[in-house]
Amino acid sequence: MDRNVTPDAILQLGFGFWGAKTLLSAVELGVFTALADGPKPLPVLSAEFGLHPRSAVDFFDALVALGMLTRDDNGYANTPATAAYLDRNSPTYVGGILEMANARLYTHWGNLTEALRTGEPQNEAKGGGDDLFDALYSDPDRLQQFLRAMTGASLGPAYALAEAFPWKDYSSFLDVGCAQGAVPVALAKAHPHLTGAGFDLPAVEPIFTEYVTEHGVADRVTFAGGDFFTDDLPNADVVVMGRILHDWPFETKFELLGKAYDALPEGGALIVYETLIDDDRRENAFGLLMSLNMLIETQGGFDYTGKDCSGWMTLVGFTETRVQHLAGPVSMVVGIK
Ligand SMILES: C[S@@+](CC[C@H](N)C(=O)[O-])C[C@H]1O[C@@H](n2cnc3c(N)ncnc32)[C@H](O)[C@@H]1O
Repeated sequence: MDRNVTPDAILQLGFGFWGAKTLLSAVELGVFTALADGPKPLPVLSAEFGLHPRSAVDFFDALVALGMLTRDDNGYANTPATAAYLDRNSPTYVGGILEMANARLYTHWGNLTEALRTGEPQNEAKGGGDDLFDALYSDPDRLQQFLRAMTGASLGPAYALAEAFPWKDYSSFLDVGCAQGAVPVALAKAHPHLTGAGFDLPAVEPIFTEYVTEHGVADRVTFAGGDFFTDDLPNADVVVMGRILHDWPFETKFELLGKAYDALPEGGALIVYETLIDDDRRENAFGLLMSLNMLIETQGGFDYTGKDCSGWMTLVGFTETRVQHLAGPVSMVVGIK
């Protein structure tokens, strides 16, 4: 046997859930928020979170070994990344998506094999025939958690999008399925000449308005409540659809692209951002796993490649399309009408 061929990578991947759950529990407990003002020793942290003496030292040391905390004579401390992104009071907090992963997805993914066999969602909608949003939005706490989760996942792409597109050539935008408003806020903050709106189901309005107001851009960013299946989209120079199309089957994706096209003037742009799968479908593992997440979460949703999306845009009538990386595993497809 070739000694250079080891099972290490296999075992590391197979036990990846140990590390993932350790991080998710740390976010749930608020470990990184508790360390925002500086290091704390083990007894202080253990008491603060009510941890059993059997668990505490292994838990915090595991977080050190996983690169999520540091440890020295003063105790445990955040790394620069966990300080910026996992302290709940940081404006760049991305933990909302991990809170949702912990509270919902971690359990739902336990039924992946069933989803692979049946093609049926394994979340709150399991067996009920509801779509994801009916299931989520029937409970106000879940709604709040989901919308905050979207902000966690969208902040990086939102700020990248504010830089990666020639916004100076346009004056208005519409973010379709805007959730809490991460993209509208990032665009309005970076480009004072822009006005825009977030379009989403009416139940989202109070959470959107609070977020936009908190960020000081409520004078230029409004909320348009509606249902993108029954209502036309308001007109704008640029329409953004971030992680919308992957929620739906092919026919619905196509219908939504058509609605975006209709909302634009000649020369207007549609920006679709998503964890786009690479065209060869062998590299962007996160994009492919996101598509499996759509299997768990939706009735018929799936992720797709930049080439797929460009092709659909062309069929709908867009004359020019391009694919561009935004942040992490997220890229955008731009179509010009
Ligand atoms: C996966 S989230 C994406 C949120 C955000 N664009 C992002 O990238 O983080 C999908 C969004 O679509 C909205 N949505 C779902 N069904 C809708 C409908 N029928 N009409 C309008 N918005 C809808 C949801 O409320 C949610 O905010």
